[in-house]
Amino acid sequence: MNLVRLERLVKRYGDLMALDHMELDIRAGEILGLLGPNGAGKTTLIHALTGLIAVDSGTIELFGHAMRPGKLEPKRHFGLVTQELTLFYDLTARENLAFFGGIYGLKGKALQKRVERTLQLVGLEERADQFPGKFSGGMQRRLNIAAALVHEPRLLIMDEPTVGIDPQSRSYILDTVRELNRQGTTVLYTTHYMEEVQALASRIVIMDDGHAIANGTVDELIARIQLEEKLQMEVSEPTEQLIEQLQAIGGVKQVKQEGRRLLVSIRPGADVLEPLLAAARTYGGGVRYVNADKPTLEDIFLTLTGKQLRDGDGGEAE
Ligand SMILES: Nc1ncnc2c1ncn2[C@@H]1O[C@H](COP(=O)(O)OP(=O)(O)OP(=O)(O)O)[C@@H](O)[C@H]1O
Repeated sequence: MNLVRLERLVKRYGDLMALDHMELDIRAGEILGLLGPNGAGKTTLIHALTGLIAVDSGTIELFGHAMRPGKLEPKRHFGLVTQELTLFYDLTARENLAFFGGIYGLKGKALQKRVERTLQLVGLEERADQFPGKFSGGMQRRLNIAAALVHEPRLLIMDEPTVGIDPQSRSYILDTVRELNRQGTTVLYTTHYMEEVQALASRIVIMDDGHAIANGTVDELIARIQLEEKLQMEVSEPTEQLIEQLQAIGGVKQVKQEGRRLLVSIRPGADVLEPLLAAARTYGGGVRYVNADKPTLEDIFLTLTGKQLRDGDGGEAE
Protein backbone atom coordinates (compact mmCIF):
# COMPACT_ATOMS: atom_id res chain seq x y z
CA MET A 1 0.00 0.00 0.00
CA ASN A 2 1.27 3.47 -0.83
CA LEU A 3 1.08 6.13 1.88
CA VAL A 4 2.36 8.76 -0.52
CA ARG A 5 2.09 9.09 -4.26
CA LEU A 6 3.68 12.00 -6.10
CA GLU A 7 3.09 12.27 -9.83
CA ARG A 8 4.83 14.56 -12.29
CA LEU A 9 5.51 17.29 -9.72
CA VAL A 10 6.82 20.53 -11.13
CA LYS A 11 8.04 23.44 -8.99
CA ARG A 12 9.68 26.42 -10.67
CA TYR A 13 11.65 29.24 -9.12
CA GLY A 14 11.92 31.64 -12.05
CA ASP A 15 13.80 29.73 -14.76
CA LEU A 16 14.94 27.04 -12.36
CA MET A 17 13.01 23.76 -12.23
CA ALA A 18 13.53 22.75 -8.58
CA LEU A 19 11.17 19.81 -9.21
CA ASP A 20 11.11 18.57 -12.77
CA HIS A 21 8.31 16.01 -13.17
CA MET A 22 9.32 14.24 -9.97
CA GLU A 23 7.68 10.89 -9.27
CA LEU A 24 7.78 9.16 -5.89
CA ASP A 25 5.85 6.51 -3.97
CA ILE A 26 6.31 5.79 -0.30
CA ARG A 27 5.09 2.34 0.71
CA ALA A 28 3.64 1.56 4.11
CA GLY A 29 6.25 0.08 6.46
CA GLU A 30 9.39 1.03 4.59
CA ILE A 31 12.35 3.28 5.35
CA LEU A 32 12.80 5.10 2.09
CA GLY A 33 16.19 6.78 1.70
CA LEU A 34 16.14 9.89 -0.48
CA LEU A 35 19.62 10.80 -1.72
CA GLY A 36 20.76 13.66 -3.84
CA PRO A 37 23.55 16.21 -4.12
CA ASN A 38 23.18 19.83 -2.99
CA GLY A 39 20.41 21.51 -4.89
CA ALA A 40 18.89 18.25 -6.23
CA GLY A 41 15.48 19.31 -4.92
CA LYS A 42 15.10 17.13 -1.82
CA THR A 43 13.98 19.90 0.52
CA THR A 44 11.67 21.32 -2.13
CA LEU A 45 10.15 17.87 -2.52
CA ILE A 46 9.58 17.57 1.23
CA HIS A 47 8.07 21.05 1.38
CA ALA A 48 5.72 20.22 -1.48
CA LEU A 49 4.76 16.87 0.02
CA THR A 50 3.97 18.41 3.40
CA GLY A 51 1.97 21.30 1.98
CA LEU A 52 4.51 23.98 2.98
CA ILE A 53 4.76 25.23 -0.62
CA ALA A 54 2.42 25.12 -3.59
CA VAL A 55 3.62 23.33 -6.72
CA ASP A 56 3.10 24.50 -10.31
CA SER A 57 1.69 21.19 -11.51
CA GLY A 58 1.44 17.50 -10.70
CA THR A 59 -0.43 15.61 -8.01
CA ILE A 60 0.36 14.86 -4.38
CA GLU A 61 -1.59 12.17 -2.62
CA LEU A 62 -1.02 11.55 1.08
CA PHE A 63 -2.84 8.74 2.89
CA GLY A 64 -5.36 8.74 0.08
CA HIS A 65 -6.05 12.51 0.32
CA ALA A 66 -4.98 15.11 -2.21
CA MET A 67 -2.49 17.40 -0.49
CA ARG A 68 -2.16 21.13 -0.93
CA PRO A 69 -1.17 24.03 1.31
CA GLY A 70 -3.79 24.78 3.95
CA LYS A 71 -5.22 21.27 3.98
CA LEU A 72 -5.18 19.98 7.54
CA GLU A 73 -6.38 16.37 7.54
CA PRO A 74 -3.27 14.72 5.96
CA LYS A 75 -1.04 16.75 8.29
CA ARG A 76 -2.28 14.81 11.31
CA HIS A 77 -0.63 11.66 10.02
CA PHE A 78 2.94 12.72 9.39
CA GLY A 79 5.72 14.20 11.49
CA LEU A 80 8.29 16.48 9.88
CA VAL A 81 11.85 16.81 11.14
CA THR A 82 13.22 19.88 9.40
CA GLN A 83 16.90 20.73 8.84
CA GLU A 84 16.59 23.73 11.14
CA LEU A 85 15.72 23.07 14.77
CA THR A 86 12.16 24.05 15.59
CA LEU A 87 12.32 24.24 19.38
CA PHE A 88 11.34 26.76 22.01
CA TYR A 89 14.34 27.67 24.13
CA ASP A 90 12.33 29.14 26.99
CA LEU A 91 10.40 25.88 27.43
CA THR A 92 11.88 22.72 28.97
CA ALA A 93 12.23 19.56 26.88
CA ARG A 94 9.00 18.19 28.36
CA GLU A 95 7.13 21.48 27.83
CA ASN A 96 8.32 21.59 24.22
CA LEU A 97 6.84 18.17 23.57
CA ALA A 98 3.63 19.03 25.41
CA PHE A 99 3.32 22.10 23.19
CA PHE A 100 3.77 20.14 19.96
CA GLY A 101 1.39 17.42 21.15
CA GLY A 102 -1.15 20.12 22.01
CA ILE A 103 -1.05 21.43 18.43
CA TYR A 104 -2.36 18.04 17.35
CA GLY A 105 -5.22 18.25 19.84
CA LEU A 106 -3.75 15.93 22.47
CA LYS A 107 -4.46 16.84 26.07
CA GLY A 108 -4.63 15.58 29.67
CA LYS A 109 -3.39 12.10 30.50
CA ALA A 110 -3.10 11.02 26.86
CA LEU A 111 -0.77 13.93 26.11
CA GLN A 112 1.26 13.28 29.25
CA LYS A 113 1.67 9.62 28.33
CA ARG A 114 2.80 10.39 24.79
CA VAL A 115 5.27 13.03 26.01
CA GLU A 116 6.87 10.59 28.46
CA ARG A 117 6.99 7.79 25.90
CA THR A 118 8.61 10.06 23.32
CA LEU A 119 11.19 11.42 25.79
CA GLN A 120 12.12 7.84 26.54
CA LEU A 121 12.35 6.89 22.87
CA VAL A 122 14.93 9.60 22.17
CA GLY A 123 16.75 9.01 25.47
CA LEU A 124 16.02 12.39 27.05
CA GLU A 125 13.90 11.38 30.03
CA GLU A 126 16.68 12.42 32.45
CA ARG A 127 16.81 15.85 30.83
CA ALA A 128 13.06 16.37 30.64
CA ASP A 129 13.01 19.42 32.93
CA GLN A 130 16.00 21.18 31.40
CA PHE A 131 15.98 23.87 28.74
CA PRO A 132 17.23 22.84 25.28
CA GLY A 133 19.73 25.72 25.23
CA LYS A 134 21.74 23.68 27.75
CA PHE A 135 21.78 20.60 25.49
CA SER A 136 24.55 19.46 23.12
CA GLY A 137 23.80 19.83 19.40
CA GLY A 138 23.01 16.11 19.17
CA MET A 139 20.58 16.25 22.09
CA GLN A 140 18.81 19.24 20.56
CA ARG A 141 18.40 17.25 17.35
CA ARG A 142 16.96 14.34 19.33
CA LEU A 143 14.45 16.68 20.98
CA ASN A 144 13.63 18.09 17.54
CA ILE A 145 12.90 14.56 16.33
CA ALA A 146 10.79 13.90 19.42
CA ALA A 147 8.73 17.00 18.65
CA ALA A 148 7.82 15.48 15.29
CA LEU A 149 6.89 12.17 16.91
CA VAL A 150 4.79 13.06 19.92
CA HIS A 151 1.50 12.70 18.00
CA GLU A 152 2.63 9.22 16.83
CA PRO A 153 2.52 9.83 13.09
CA ARG A 154 2.20 7.02 10.55
CA LEU A 155 4.88 8.64 8.41
CA LEU A 156 8.00 10.35 9.72
CA ILE A 157 9.71 12.67 7.24
CA MET A 158 13.31 13.54 8.12
CA ASP A 159 15.27 16.18 6.21
CA GLU A 160 18.96 15.55 6.91
CA PRO A 161 18.52 14.91 10.64
CA THR A 162 22.17 14.12 11.39
CA VAL A 163 24.06 16.94 9.68
CA GLY A 164 26.83 18.30 11.87
CA ILE A 165 26.29 16.21 15.01
CA ASP A 166 28.59 14.00 17.04
CA PRO A 167 28.90 10.30 16.09
CA GLN A 168 27.27 9.12 19.33
CA SER A 169 24.09 11.15 18.83
CA ARG A 170 24.10 10.16 15.19
CA SER A 171 24.15 6.51 16.04
CA TYR A 172 21.42 7.11 18.65
CA ILE A 173 19.24 8.76 16.00
CA LEU A 174 19.75 5.90 13.55
CA ASP A 175 18.80 3.39 16.26
CA THR A 176 15.70 5.45 17.08
CA VAL A 177 14.65 5.44 13.42
CA ARG A 178 15.12 1.67 13.23
CA GLU A 179 13.11 1.14 16.41
CA LEU A 180 10.29 3.39 15.22
CA ASN A 181 10.17 1.54 11.93
CA ARG A 182 10.09 -1.77 13.80
CA GLN A 183 7.06 -0.43 15.67
CA GLY A 184 5.33 0.29 12.36
CA THR A 185 6.24 3.88 11.46
CA THR A 186 7.02 4.49 7.79
CA VAL A 187 10.04 6.75 7.28
CA LEU A 188 11.25 9.06 4.52
CA TYR A 189 14.89 9.75 5.30
CA THR A 190 16.90 12.37 3.44
CA THR A 191 20.63 12.52 3.91
CA HIS A 192 24.00 13.29 2.39
CA TYR A 193 25.55 10.38 4.22
CA MET A 194 25.68 7.32 2.00
CA GLU A 195 26.50 4.98 4.84
CA GLU A 196 23.34 6.04 6.69
CA VAL A 197 21.09 5.21 3.79
CA GLN A 198 22.97 2.01 3.13
CA ALA A 199 22.57 0.97 6.76
CA LEU A 200 18.96 2.11 7.23
CA ALA A 201 16.93 2.17 4.08
CA SER A 202 14.92 -0.71 2.68
CA ARG A 203 14.64 1.23 -0.60
CA ILE A 204 16.55 4.13 -2.08
CA VAL A 205 15.53 6.87 -4.47
CA ILE A 206 18.32 8.93 -5.99
CA MET A 207 17.37 12.42 -7.06
CA ASP A 208 19.25 14.85 -9.28
CA ASP A 209 18.18 18.03 -11.07
CA GLY A 210 14.65 17.87 -9.66
CA HIS A 211 13.74 14.33 -10.64
CA ALA A 212 14.30 10.70 -9.64
CA ILE A 213 17.09 9.04 -11.57
CA ALA A 214 17.14 5.67 -9.79
CA ASN A 215 14.97 3.67 -7.45
CA GLY A 216 15.56 0.30 -5.76
CA THR A 217 17.45 -1.53 -3.03
CA VAL A 218 21.24 -1.16 -3.00
CA ASP A 219 21.57 -4.61 -4.58
CA GLU A 220 19.02 -3.80 -7.28
CA LEU A 221 20.80 -0.56 -8.11
CA ILE A 222 24.15 -2.33 -8.32
CA ALA A 223 22.68 -4.95 -10.62
CA ARG A 224 20.96 -2.34 -12.78
CA ILE A 225 24.00 -0.23 -13.47
CA GLN A 226 26.34 -3.20 -13.81
CA LEU A 227 29.11 -2.02 -11.52
CA GLU A 228 32.04 -4.36 -11.40
CA GLU A 229 33.08 -5.98 -8.14
CA LYS A 230 36.64 -5.97 -6.93
CA LEU A 231 38.61 -8.58 -5.07
CA GLN A 232 42.02 -8.24 -3.47
CA MET A 233 44.08 -11.34 -2.92
CA GLU A 234 47.54 -11.75 -1.47
CA VAL A 235 49.44 -14.87 -2.52
CA SER A 236 52.79 -16.31 -1.48
CA GLU A 237 54.30 -16.38 -5.00
CA PRO A 238 52.59 -14.15 -7.57
CA THR A 239 53.90 -15.86 -10.72
CA GLU A 240 53.11 -14.87 -14.30
CA GLN A 241 51.53 -18.24 -14.79
CA LEU A 242 49.14 -17.51 -11.92
CA ILE A 243 48.09 -14.19 -13.45
CA GLU A 244 47.47 -15.88 -16.82
CA GLN A 245 45.39 -18.56 -15.11
CA LEU A 246 43.35 -15.96 -13.21
CA GLN A 247 42.72 -13.94 -16.36
CA ALA A 248 41.44 -17.06 -18.10
CA ILE A 249 38.65 -17.59 -15.55
CA GLY A 250 35.23 -16.69 -17.00
CA GLY A 251 33.87 -13.59 -15.20
CA VAL A 252 37.31 -12.11 -14.45
CA LYS A 253 37.77 -8.84 -16.33
CA GLN A 254 41.21 -7.76 -15.27
CA VAL A 255 44.04 -8.72 -12.92
CA LYS A 256 46.55 -6.14 -11.67
CA GLN A 257 49.61 -7.01 -9.63
CA GLU A 258 51.04 -4.90 -6.81
CA GLY A 259 53.84 -6.93 -5.23
CA ARG A 260 52.19 -9.97 -3.67
CA ARG A 261 48.76 -8.36 -3.93
CA LEU A 262 46.55 -9.06 -6.90
CA LEU A 263 43.62 -6.78 -7.68
CA VAL A 264 40.97 -8.69 -9.58
CA SER A 265 38.02 -6.93 -11.29
CA ILE A 266 34.99 -9.16 -11.69
CA ARG A 267 31.88 -8.86 -13.81
CA PRO A 268 28.81 -8.15 -11.63
CA GLY A 269 27.27 -11.30 -10.23
CA ALA A 270 30.04 -13.64 -11.54
CA ASP A 271 30.71 -16.49 -9.13
CA VAL A 272 34.50 -16.73 -9.34
CA LEU A 273 35.76 -17.06 -5.78
CA GLU A 274 36.33 -20.83 -5.82
CA PRO A 275 38.23 -20.95 -9.15
CA LEU A 276 40.33 -17.93 -8.06
CA LEU A 277 41.28 -19.61 -4.80
CA ALA A 278 42.01 -22.92 -6.55
CA ALA A 279 44.31 -21.21 -9.09
CA ALA A 280 46.08 -19.30 -6.33
CA ARG A 281 46.69 -22.54 -4.43
CA THR A 282 48.01 -24.38 -7.48
CA TYR A 283 50.04 -21.62 -9.18
CA GLY A 284 50.66 -19.00 -6.46
CA GLY A 285 51.95 -20.99 -3.53
CA GLY A 286 48.78 -20.45 -1.48
CA VAL A 287 46.49 -17.58 -0.46
CA ARG A 288 47.48 -15.37 2.48
CA TYR A 289 44.56 -12.93 2.43
CA VAL A 290 41.37 -12.27 0.45
CA ASN A 291 39.10 -9.25 0.59
CA ALA A 292 36.09 -8.60 -1.63
CA ASP A 293 34.83 -5.03 -2.16
CA LYS A 294 31.20 -4.80 -3.20
CA PRO A 295 30.28 -1.59 -4.99
CA THR A 296 28.90 0.91 -2.53
CA LEU A 297 26.08 3.36 -2.83
CA GLU A 298 28.80 5.97 -3.29
CA ASP A 299 29.95 4.17 -6.48
CA ILE A 300 26.36 3.93 -7.71
CA PHE A 301 25.77 7.58 -7.07
CA LEU A 302 28.92 8.68 -8.82
CA THR A 303 28.16 6.49 -11.83
CA LEU A 304 24.61 7.82 -12.14
CA THR A 305 25.17 11.51 -11.54
CA GLY A 306 28.87 12.04 -12.20
CA LYS A 307 28.87 13.97 -8.92
CA GLN A 308 30.18 13.42 -5.44
CA LEU A 309 27.35 13.49 -2.96
CA ARG A 310 29.02 15.62 -0.33
CA ASP A 311 30.07 18.56 -2.44
CA GLY A 312 30.20 21.39 0.02
CA ASP A 313 27.54 20.38 2.53
CA GLY A 314 29.84 21.78 5.17
CA GLY A 315 28.50 19.61 7.96
CA GLU A 316 30.49 16.45 8.40
CA ALA A 317 29.47 14.46 11.44
CA GLU A 318 32.90 13.18 12.28
N1 LIG B 1 12.70 29.75 -2.30
C1 LIG B 1 13.54 29.53 -3.33
N2 LIG B 1 13.76 30.47 -4.26
C2 LIG B 1 14.58 30.24 -5.30
N3 LIG B 1 15.24 29.10 -5.51
C3 LIG B 1 15.08 28.12 -4.61
C4 LIG B 1 14.22 28.27 -3.47
N4 LIG B 1 14.25 27.13 -2.75
C5 LIG B 1 15.09 26.28 -3.40
N5 LIG B 1 15.58 26.88 -4.51
C6 LIG B 1 16.50 26.25 -5.49
O1 LIG B 1 15.92 25.03 -5.89
C7 LIG B 1 16.93 24.02 -6.05
C8 LIG B 1 16.61 22.84 -5.16
O2 LIG B 1 16.82 23.22 -3.80
P1 LIG B 1 16.59 22.25 -2.56
O3 LIG B 1 16.83 23.03 -1.32
O4 LIG B 1 15.27 21.58 -2.71
O5 LIG B 1 17.74 21.19 -2.79
P2 LIG B 1 18.26 20.05 -1.81
O6 LIG B 1 18.36 18.80 -2.62
O7 LIG B 1 17.42 20.00 -0.59
O8 LIG B 1 19.70 20.57 -1.48
P3 LIG B 1 20.50 20.60 -0.07
O9 LIG B 1 21.02 19.24 0.11
O10 LIG B 1 21.57 21.61 -0.35
O11 LIG B 1 19.54 21.02 0.99
C9 LIG B 1 18.25 24.69 -5.71
O12 LIG B 1 18.86 25.10 -6.92
C10 LIG B 1 17.83 25.89 -4.88
O13 LIG B 1 18.77 26.94 -5.02
